[in-house]
Amino acid sequence: MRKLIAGNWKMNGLASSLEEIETLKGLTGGAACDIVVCPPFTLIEKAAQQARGSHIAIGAQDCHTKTSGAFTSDISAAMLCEAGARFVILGHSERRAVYHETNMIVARKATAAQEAGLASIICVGETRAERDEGIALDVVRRQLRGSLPIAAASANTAIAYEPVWAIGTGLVPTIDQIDEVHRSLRQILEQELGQEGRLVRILYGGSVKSSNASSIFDVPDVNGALVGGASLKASDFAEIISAAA
Ligand SMILES: O=C[C@H](O)COP(=O)(O)O
Repeated sequence: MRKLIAGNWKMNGLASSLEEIETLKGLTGGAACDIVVCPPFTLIEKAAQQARGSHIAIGAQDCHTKTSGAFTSDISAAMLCEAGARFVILGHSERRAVYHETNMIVARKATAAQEAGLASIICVGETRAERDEGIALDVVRRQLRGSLPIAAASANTAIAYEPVWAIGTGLVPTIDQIDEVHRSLRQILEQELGQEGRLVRILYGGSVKSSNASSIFDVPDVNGALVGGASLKASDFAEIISAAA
């Protein structure tokens, strides 16, 4: 399966950061994997113009469940699409925790994204306390089941397993732990989507760096990565991409 490597810039980046996309284009031409950069909303249109005609796609970090309406400050999937986005990250733990996004809201956002023509990267992941309690698999399985859009398919949906305790901490689960969770998520995808569930890409996210990327990508059901901090600098991100390719 062709790997998907997505960079989540989170709330980082001004217009000057677009140089990183230019550099990334040069460093990753011909890479045998799909590459997505998700800058903040304010940079999507410019980033999409810059990436036009290249192998890099642009994504967003969230969208609303509705197409339009009185939702001050929110942005719809159709708006993102018009601005040039092709992907959207949904249900990131930083949003689930702070904005109380439930699985149902994530599923509705993913359905809205799908209707607008965007592919979703749906995040799931347990907290440290949930892992210590021995319920990590139950948590991520429940999140996945509840967060899938109507008519989920490999063309419009990818999943990112991001243990909350591994995000931005430098801590990474063991290879066996990643393997166990990804196999379990694959099972759920097959139960929910049948044959199509085998083709949905499952990314790993949480402190991915060039030094650990290869061993993570060697896990059979790891089909890519969702990278935060290490995606901000083109040279660091390109090393991760080259480990995947
Ligand atoms: O969306 C990306 C993840 O939250 C991972 O962030 P990180 O690579 O900085 O740990």
